[in-house]
Amino acid sequence: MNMNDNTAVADDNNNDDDQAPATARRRTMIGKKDPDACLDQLIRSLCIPATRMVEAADLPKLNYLRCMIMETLRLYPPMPLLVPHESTTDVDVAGYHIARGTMLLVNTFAIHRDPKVWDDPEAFIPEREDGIPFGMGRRRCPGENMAMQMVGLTLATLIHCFDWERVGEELVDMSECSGQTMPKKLPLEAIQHRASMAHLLSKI
Ligand code: HEM
Repeated sequence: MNMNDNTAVADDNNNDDDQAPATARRRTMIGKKDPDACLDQLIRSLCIPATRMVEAADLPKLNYLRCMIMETLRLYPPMPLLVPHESTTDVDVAGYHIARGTMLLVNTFAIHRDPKVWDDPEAFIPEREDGIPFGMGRRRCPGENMAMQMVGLTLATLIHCFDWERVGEELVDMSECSGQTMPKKLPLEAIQHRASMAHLLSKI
């Protein structure tokens, strides 16, 4: 699969994006649908002052950040088949007979891109409903809250402290390679330090 859509971010609050090619490159697209609007909204939503780092207490207020993470997890679920489950009894589901003791894999990757479930499923639209990247029911991931805190804090901090820029003109390659957690085939590059945050970063 090659989505050929793009990830991430950043802005320096200048409004000269339409002019310099270098600035245009900074505005790396998110997804195929209205990427600039997604970016602008994310950056605007992170109204943390440059005098301090992002803190865990900020996260409940950063709703759009959460939407961005959940939409990323919909398109790229780290556990695309969840973990194997086993039926404890004979059961009929959607016309299929499942015998007791059958190993069951839930293909969330396919569910998350099913056009019968999602409008324009390949498009990155943070405003849409969440997928099921943490599973469902009794065996749902117990680390979900911790994971959302860690990912949220890390992503918000990266956006807050650094300017992001693509290395070249090519779009970010979102192909995955084999592995249980669907790792990216090519690493994502690269960071340019935002000078205004240097005094805070040097204290860490
Ligand atoms: C973005 C991060 C994470 C994702 C996407 C994720 C996703 C999942 C998924 C899909 C499952 C299987 C659910 C099912 O089969 O129904 C699972 C299980 C589990 N996860 Fe996570 N997880 C994440 C982070 C974490 C963290 C941070 C912890 C612990 C601190 C954790 C602990 C567990 C455990 C213990 C299970 C097994 C639960 C069981 O079998 O009853 N996960 N996770």
